[in-house]
Amino acid sequence: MSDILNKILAVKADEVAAAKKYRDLASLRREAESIDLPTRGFEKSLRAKIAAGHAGVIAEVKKASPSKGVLRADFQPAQIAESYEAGGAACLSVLTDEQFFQGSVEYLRAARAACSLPVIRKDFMVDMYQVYEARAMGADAILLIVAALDHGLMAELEACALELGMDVLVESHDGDELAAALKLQTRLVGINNRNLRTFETSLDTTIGLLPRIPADKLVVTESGIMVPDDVKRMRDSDVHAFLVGEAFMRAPDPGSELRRLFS
Ligand SMILES: O=C(O)c1ccccc1NCC(=O)[C@H](O)[C@H](O)COP(=O)(O)O
Repeated sequence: MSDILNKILAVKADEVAAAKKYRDLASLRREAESIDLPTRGFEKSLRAKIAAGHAGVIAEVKKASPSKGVLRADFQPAQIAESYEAGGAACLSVLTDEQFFQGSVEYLRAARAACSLPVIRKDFMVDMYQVYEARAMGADAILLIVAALDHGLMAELEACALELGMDVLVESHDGDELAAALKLQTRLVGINNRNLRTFETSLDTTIGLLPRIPADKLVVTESGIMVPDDVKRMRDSDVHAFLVGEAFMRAPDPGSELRRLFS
């Protein structure tokens, strides 16, 4: 496991322990199960775009990252969400981690309220508590990172998310992680092109793992999609779902950049 992931996971364990002291799981669970914000169908929205001949773009709302620092100083999540919807995004990804990505639960709430797109809570899930938090804040999907979880816990978190009506995107970086990801029920399989040790991105990561992924799974290529040629290379390899952050966050109008990159 990479140093940065270790650091993030240690902070997450502390955050969850602190949150549990403030509010117990039973009360959070009741809120998550009764929230008046029905899930919007994250996988369904991606598949609908792709079936219509478009790319299925998960457009990320990300102020900063460990690898690049601040990406967007004037950060207005609601405006960004509106812009992404107008630009043709299938879904949103909103970073809720505060310490490493300068994200916030409030950013997720604001972005989701400003559009009709399904939203994934982008964070580092290590405990069931965070899955209930995700639904209670209105998330339509969660991310599970194979490098961060043993199989038993990952399957439990997935079962909890599915029971709450959310979809699950499972993320892997290499062949061993992919083998573990494919044991889950979810059909949304993310391949992260970013090496979490060196922060280098290589689209070869996605291309290299493709032959191992069964046809019923929907492959989402994540990170390092920056120029139209990157999109073309993926689409030529029959990859039609994308998770993109930096390229959009650095553009004056993120939705226009989405349209430009994927036209
Ligand atoms: O983005 C980072 O620096 C990073 C560092 C450590 C763990 C995860 C990280 N990124 C999370 C992501 O998955 C990306 O935000 C997402 O794939 C979009 O990537 P990009 O288009 O390259 O911004």
